[in-house]
Amino acid sequence: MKFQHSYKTLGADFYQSAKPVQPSKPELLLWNERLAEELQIGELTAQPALAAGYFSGAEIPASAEPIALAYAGHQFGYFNPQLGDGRAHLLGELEHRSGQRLDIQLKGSGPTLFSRRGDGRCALKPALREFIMSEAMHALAVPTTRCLSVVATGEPVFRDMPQAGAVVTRVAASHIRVGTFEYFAAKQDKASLEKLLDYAISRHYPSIDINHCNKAALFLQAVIDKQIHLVCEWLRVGFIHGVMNTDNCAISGETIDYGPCAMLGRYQPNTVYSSIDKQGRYAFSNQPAIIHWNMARLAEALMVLETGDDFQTIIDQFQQRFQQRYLATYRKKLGLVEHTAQDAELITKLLTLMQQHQLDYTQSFILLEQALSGSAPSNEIAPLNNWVVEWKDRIGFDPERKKAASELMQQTNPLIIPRNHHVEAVLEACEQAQSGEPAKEFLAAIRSPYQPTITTQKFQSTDPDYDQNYQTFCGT
Ligand SMILES: Nc1ncnc2c1ncn2[C@@H]1O[C@H](COP(=O)(O)OP(=O)(O)OP(=O)(O)O)[C@@H](O)[C@H]1O
Ligand SMILES: [Mg+2]
Repeated sequence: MKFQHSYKTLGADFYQSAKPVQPSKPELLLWNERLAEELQIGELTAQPALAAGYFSGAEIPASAEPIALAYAGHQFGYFNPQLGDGRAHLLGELEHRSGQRLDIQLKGSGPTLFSRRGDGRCALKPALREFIMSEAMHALAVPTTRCLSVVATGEPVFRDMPQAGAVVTRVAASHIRVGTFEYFAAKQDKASLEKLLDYAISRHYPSIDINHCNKAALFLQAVIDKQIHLVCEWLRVGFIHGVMNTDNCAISGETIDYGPCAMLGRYQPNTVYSSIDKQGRYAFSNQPAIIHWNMARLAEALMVLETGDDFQTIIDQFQQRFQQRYLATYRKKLGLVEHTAQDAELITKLLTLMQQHQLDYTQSFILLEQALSGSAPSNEIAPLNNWVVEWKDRIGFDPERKKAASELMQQTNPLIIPRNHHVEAVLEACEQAQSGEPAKEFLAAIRSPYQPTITTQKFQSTDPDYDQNYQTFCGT
């Protein structure tokens, strides 16, 4: 295992050296064997005790140089100039077998100089949730950070009640956040901001020339396009991030921070599950508006470096670019291969009906595909019957066209998502058993979202209570 440390070359203003605390009894609960292979550390699969040591802070691998990264961020709209990794340690970067350099970070590994009032720890359930949800998102083909492992520390974490503690190891394209740019911009530290920009460009957007006089504006546009893609992917699968603060918005365009996330059940666009999101700022359907807002904060930070009208123009064009991607996403969900001027109306009509009749989001698209291929039990989507006639008409009656539409829908609409009640049941079972074993069947099912497996059906069921009393927490 050979760690590289490119982020450290940016200089001491970017991080604090920090030692993880050494847990007394590290025990490997979940290990991502496939990811370990990809990271070229597959040999650790046969050495769980060694892996538990390395990925809990009990033992620092020889080439690791743990650091906590500095960043700021807007939290629920309010700027905090000093956040940073308060409970995470970046061990360094490992090379994926594709050649990409990936960050390997322990989370829940003890306090750092950025901890403020926090204890630096993570409870077992949120650590397992991060593993399960990010694995599900990866299988769904949504850009995301991933998890290599969850290690129980054997030590309690004190929340409302004492809970089992754990360290989750996150693998990310990088940990540069919108809040990292805001951190240096707030200090008017132009030199660091430019270093960060050049680094982020070369790591994530290498097609941009770092000698270009408008590189910051080009970078902003590239980040916006990635974020638009990301949010449309969330909408495609019914993901609610829950805490889209600018410090939880990765420049790479990956989903990051699975604290209070949840999945949409019945189609209710203003769905919010996070216990602290009283105003619904991060509701399902508000995610596009919030990413726009977050991108405006990135633009402001970059304006410390470059002046000109470009930034405003780019921010103003967000809506138009978003709309194009949004339509493309729903066209795919509906198997519409070609564009027509009436698509937006057809999509809106469907979503309105789904909302009026409180239909399950994931299930509805599966049933629509079945209606197209002739196998749907018609009463389940009865409220959509009139709409279905219009939609089928739009697809056309030529069998080849219908087949192409069906295939596109099957590739776009998951058969299985990590539904909230199933995730909670799995987390509870793992906590009771102090083991990762109860998560394995569920993981196998969610790792195949587009192809049915023997376990798919078991986890397709909707919550009997329609998630009415469901709440999520920031997971600290
Ligand atoms: N238990 C804790 N101890 C110390 N700091 C914490 C703790 N929980 C959260 N923080 C810090 O509070 C800020 C916001 O927390 P948030 O819940 O968004 O992040 P996180 O889940 O810890 O980490 P990440 O965004 O890296 O996934 C971050 O600076 C984070 O490091
Ligand atoms: Mg966070």
